[in-house]
Amino acid sequence: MGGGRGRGSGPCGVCHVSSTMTCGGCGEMHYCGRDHQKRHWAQHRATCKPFKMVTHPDLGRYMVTTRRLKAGENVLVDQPLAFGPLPYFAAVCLGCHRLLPEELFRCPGCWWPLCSQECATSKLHERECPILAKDTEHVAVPQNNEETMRYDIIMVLRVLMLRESNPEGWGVVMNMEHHSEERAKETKVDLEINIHVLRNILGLNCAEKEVEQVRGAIATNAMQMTSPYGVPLRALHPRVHFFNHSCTPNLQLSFTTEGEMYVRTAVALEPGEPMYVTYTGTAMPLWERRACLRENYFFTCECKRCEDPNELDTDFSNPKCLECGNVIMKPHTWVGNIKWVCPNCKAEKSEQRVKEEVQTVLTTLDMSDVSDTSSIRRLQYLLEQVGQEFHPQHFVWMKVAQRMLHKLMNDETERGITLRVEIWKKLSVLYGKLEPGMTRKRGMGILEMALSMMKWIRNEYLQNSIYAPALMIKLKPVIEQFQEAADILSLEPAQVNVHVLAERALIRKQEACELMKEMERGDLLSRGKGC
Ligand SMILES: C[S@@+](CC[C@H](N)C(=O)[O-])C[C@H]1O[C@@H](n2cnc3c(N)ncnc32)[C@H](O)[C@@H]1O
Repeated sequence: MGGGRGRGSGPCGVCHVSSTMTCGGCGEMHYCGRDHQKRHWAQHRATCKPFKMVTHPDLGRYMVTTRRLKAGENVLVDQPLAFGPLPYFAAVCLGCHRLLPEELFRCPGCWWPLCSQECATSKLHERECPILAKDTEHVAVPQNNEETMRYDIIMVLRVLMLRESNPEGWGVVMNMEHHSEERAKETKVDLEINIHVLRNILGLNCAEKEVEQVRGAIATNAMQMTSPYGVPLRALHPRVHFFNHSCTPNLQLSFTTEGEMYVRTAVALEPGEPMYVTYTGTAMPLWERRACLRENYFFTCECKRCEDPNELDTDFSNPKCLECGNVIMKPHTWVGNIKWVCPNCKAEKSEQRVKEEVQTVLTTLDMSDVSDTSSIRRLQYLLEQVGQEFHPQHFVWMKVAQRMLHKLMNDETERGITLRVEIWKKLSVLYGKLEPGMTRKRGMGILEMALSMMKWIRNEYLQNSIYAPALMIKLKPVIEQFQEAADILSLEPAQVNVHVLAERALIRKQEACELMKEMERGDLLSRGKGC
């Protein structure tokens, strides 16, 4: 709770006397003194958040901070109103959301595929089962375990059921941005199928407009989460949907497998700063982010990354000029398409052309999976080539580098370890630019970089190929990196898988410290220990 001197004065939350002291949690509520603050806490705690909603004619409603926030501060825990399968997906259990085998168990009540009888009576499926059971001829039920659009209906149904089970939550959904008007201009086949199934087959009492609005609200506001079995799901939350988008988010979201969403700051924020999440992820090139935001969310992003022709010093989506060799072309954007212009010779490249160039490399990448050793060599060649054809932090480079790391995962040869070190060093710098601050991506990048470096140092030490003091100079930053990774990853909620990586980072740090001591002692006898 705590208290502080806020900006200006306001009426005390208890006695309404004009006061300058504010609640340390939100920085908004005023108090005349500690006594009244303590007395008010039981009432205030439910609304005490370090941010508030503001509105803007172009941006709609969005959240800004109400006080200074440190990087890594928890600002919100949001419970889902509803969650369910993605609209187009392979057979997944409606009780526990696990992927189902070819031989499907059918719910005795509604005939939808489930994993077992246990899930037929699970909390999640139990309520929707009698409604789905009205489809007595199984018209809308998935027929086998292949991908199907039939899952589209489930999330819509679960949200419509809030009308009875959670009227307050239903009110929240009805108040969400849905872009129905814009969506109405596009193909309506899926919507029409939804309406037909819900009203005519399941006999649900809902207006066409209501279904349209619910679908629009899901498409505009649902976040992707993962089931306990690793299946991607979409979830609607009552408060987190008010955060607007930036391609360089300043918030980090973490989901539990039950859909509980934890929101924390990635970087320090000043009072009044807008708070952003990312709707697209940060690893898409400019043209893909633009298209995704335009087609699904109906806006053109003007964040600092999109507005910066260098994309925050990465040239992540920029091609090189064929005429001038090494000169990077810069985007000149207008509504619809992007064209790139060479700052030197003014040559131009269309969006279509840039996409084709990129696609050529990505196709080669897809084909490089033939046999392991040869594909590593081919990937290495491709990585070098891409490094010449594109900026070293271009997204194509990132894709090839990630594939290469995947291939090298179990490669313990000297060449494999050295390559991993080189790639992780570059990749973790890139991750730090795409998602700066205390972000999971950056934390994991730092951890991987430190792990590969540690392995390399230990190898060199065991082989006696490099003078120990030189290795000690290299080991010192690795120890710091393990600590930094642990500091970042320990911010993940305990229920989230990556949280355990924080402990692993600390164990590795301990091992690195021991190796350092061993080197200091010049203790040759203990060199056999593995890391
Ligand atoms: C999940 S909602 C966010 C809350 C929304 N602003 C509201 O008023 O309910 C997503 C919608 O917000 C708007 N939006 C989000 N981020 C934006 C941004 N960076 N610039 C412009 N509009 C944005 C778009 O209309 C988008 O479809």
